[in-house]
Amino acid sequence: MAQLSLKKIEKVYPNGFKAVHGVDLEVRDGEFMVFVGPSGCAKSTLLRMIAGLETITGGELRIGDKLVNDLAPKQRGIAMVFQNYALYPHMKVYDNLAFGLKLAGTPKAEVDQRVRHAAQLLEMEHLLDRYPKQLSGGQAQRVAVGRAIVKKPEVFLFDEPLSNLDAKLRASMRVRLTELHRTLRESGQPATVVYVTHDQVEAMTMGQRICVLKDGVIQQVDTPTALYDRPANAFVAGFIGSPEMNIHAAELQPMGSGLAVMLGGVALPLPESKAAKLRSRGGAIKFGLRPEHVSAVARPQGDSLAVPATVRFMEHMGSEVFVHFDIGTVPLTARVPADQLNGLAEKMRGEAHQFHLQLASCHLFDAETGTNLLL
Ligand SMILES: Nc1ncnc2c1ncn2[C@@H]1O[C@H](COP(=O)(O)OP(=O)(O)OP(=O)(O)O)[C@@H](O)[C@H]1O
Repeated sequence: MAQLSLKKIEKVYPNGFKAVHGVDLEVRDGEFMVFVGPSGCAKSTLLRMIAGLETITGGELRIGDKLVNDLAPKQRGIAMVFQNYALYPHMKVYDNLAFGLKLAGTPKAEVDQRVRHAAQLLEMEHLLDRYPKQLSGGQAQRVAVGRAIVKKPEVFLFDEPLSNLDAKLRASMRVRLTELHRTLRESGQPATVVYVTHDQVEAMTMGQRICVLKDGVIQQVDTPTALYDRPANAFVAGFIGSPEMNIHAAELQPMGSGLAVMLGGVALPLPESKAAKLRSRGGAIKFGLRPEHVSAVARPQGDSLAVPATVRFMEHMGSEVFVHFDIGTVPLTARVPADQLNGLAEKMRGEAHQFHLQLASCHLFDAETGTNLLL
């Protein structure tokens, strides 16, 4: 069993700075968990505490059933893959993979079997005779992953392993690592993975669950879809999704028997289902709407609200266009299929136009705490 259990984990650095504030988290046996958050949110500190590279100043860390707070890295049954690969330059790939096992006194035949198995899993049998300097960045990263696999660890820890690769290679390594996790499970060697990244695309595409961190505090732990559709607060809502959710200060006001959001001088009547959740609430809030819930044409379902808008500029992405426009004084972004703009694009720039908001998909957050008021 290789579940990870973090109970009230804290980190106070020797200079007195508290980087991690009582983190509670369970990573399930065989789960692919991603830690994501902006620079400085303490994702590396947490990972390094799990690895045993950083002392734990409060709380309890268990791997399986064992309390490991004070165990050395070697005794924790973990393997870590770093951003800079950390390969031995004077050793061929085969020996880079075999080195740790040999050091641990593993019989030669077993070393050979494990090295070849890892090389096969990562499709790098043809690289075994090369030196690290003869490898591309992606190949070197595969060797670094292979070095973790041969150890047969209970838990794999990845610290931004794809950051040094170009965008195209990163995309293919994302798929490769996700497939590897599945293959290991199917071959009876299920791997519990904790993967640190600041890249929300990596988090969303690779994680079975994602732990979003900010300032050393967990904001939400959930599946990618749940994070996207039901963000716990405005921070998660803004961090997950690209282009990011439109989030703006607004006012909630009574309108007829219901409620309206006042945004940039425009009244947006809330669908009854949403207003019902807010009861008698009024006053300052934050209003959120994902760019794909704004369109350039009315929806056939007739459930969108037309608002007057002034287009500022457009980003053409190929199959879709990000249109930046203002409602009153408030800037919004729409993510529109390119064919929806047919012929309109040039005409729209700088001109008054109408955009259509799907208010049934809007989010409302507490103005101060940022908590999602509709969950
Ligand atoms: N040795 C240290 N002493 C004091 N403070 C530290 C130390 N190492 C890190 N910190 C602080 O702890 C906080 C968390 O740092 P950490 O490196 O874990 O963040 P991160 O989310 O991994 O950021 P990045 O993505 O930039 O690597 C930051 O505010 C950082 O300045």
